[in-house]
Amino acid sequence: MLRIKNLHASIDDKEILKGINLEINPGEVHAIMGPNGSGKSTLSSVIAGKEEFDVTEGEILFENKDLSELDPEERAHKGIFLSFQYPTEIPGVSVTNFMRTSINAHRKAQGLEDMPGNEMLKLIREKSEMLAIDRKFLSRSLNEGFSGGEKKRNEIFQMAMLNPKLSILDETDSGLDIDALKIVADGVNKLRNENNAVLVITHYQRLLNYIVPDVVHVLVDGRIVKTGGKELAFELEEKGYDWVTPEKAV
Ligand SMILES: Nc1ncnc2c1ncn2[C@@H]1O[C@H](COP(=O)(O)OP(=O)(O)OP(=O)(O)O)[C@@H](O)[C@H]1O
Repeated sequence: MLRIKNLHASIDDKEILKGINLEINPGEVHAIMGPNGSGKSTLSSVIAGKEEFDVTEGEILFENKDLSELDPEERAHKGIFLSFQYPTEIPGVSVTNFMRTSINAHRKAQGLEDMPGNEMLKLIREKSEMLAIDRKFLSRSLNEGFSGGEKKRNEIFQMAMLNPKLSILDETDSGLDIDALKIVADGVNKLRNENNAVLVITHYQRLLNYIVPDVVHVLVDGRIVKTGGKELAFELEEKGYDWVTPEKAV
């Protein structure tokens, strides 16, 4: 589904990603862990197509198509979902209305008419029940005064409604308590299936107690220095990152 080959990316002429290779297949959950500043969020931004980063070498293929010419919106329409570490507040726009607009924008990009109101309501009801989201929450203004846990609930609700092929969840530095981590994890576990894939970016091994990844990658200084199974996350929790850092592991 996603194939990244020798990806190099820079911001203001500073190279952040220094040759990333990564392959994610349908049905898989991958986790990326790594110390502060290693490039985790940069990688998710570059996959999503954020324009502040320059891809200087390599390529990103999604379903065998090169993404380089596509802007973030076009990538979203192709089925790439990126959660936001710091989501924007939109006063006056409810969670439901925001979802309605997003879904219809995706449909329009595919040449489809707006989703009929009754179908939309049915979808909202189905997904909110699945994720135990109450009606009051759906009528609140998007992200306005949301707690960390509510932001996560909203993020997972968006993922459920949009049904992306690839979800990139950036949980770096989000200061989540255990309940918020569980919201993310329960949602991901309910939504994962053999046709979609998830890339979770995190510092915390404990998130991976709830979302069990198939593959764990360690990113250090813009490179994937180690890849393994879920046990690698436990090893990192126990030993830190020095032992996988080439110049420190002596
Ligand atoms: N907009 C930007 N302008 C300048 N430098 C940036 C920008 N975004 C990221 N960087 C730099 O890129 C490097 C990697 O940052 P990135 O946020 O990708 O790391 P991270 O692994 O996600 O870190 P953390 O775990 O602390 O969130 C850092 O040195 C950071 O300062």
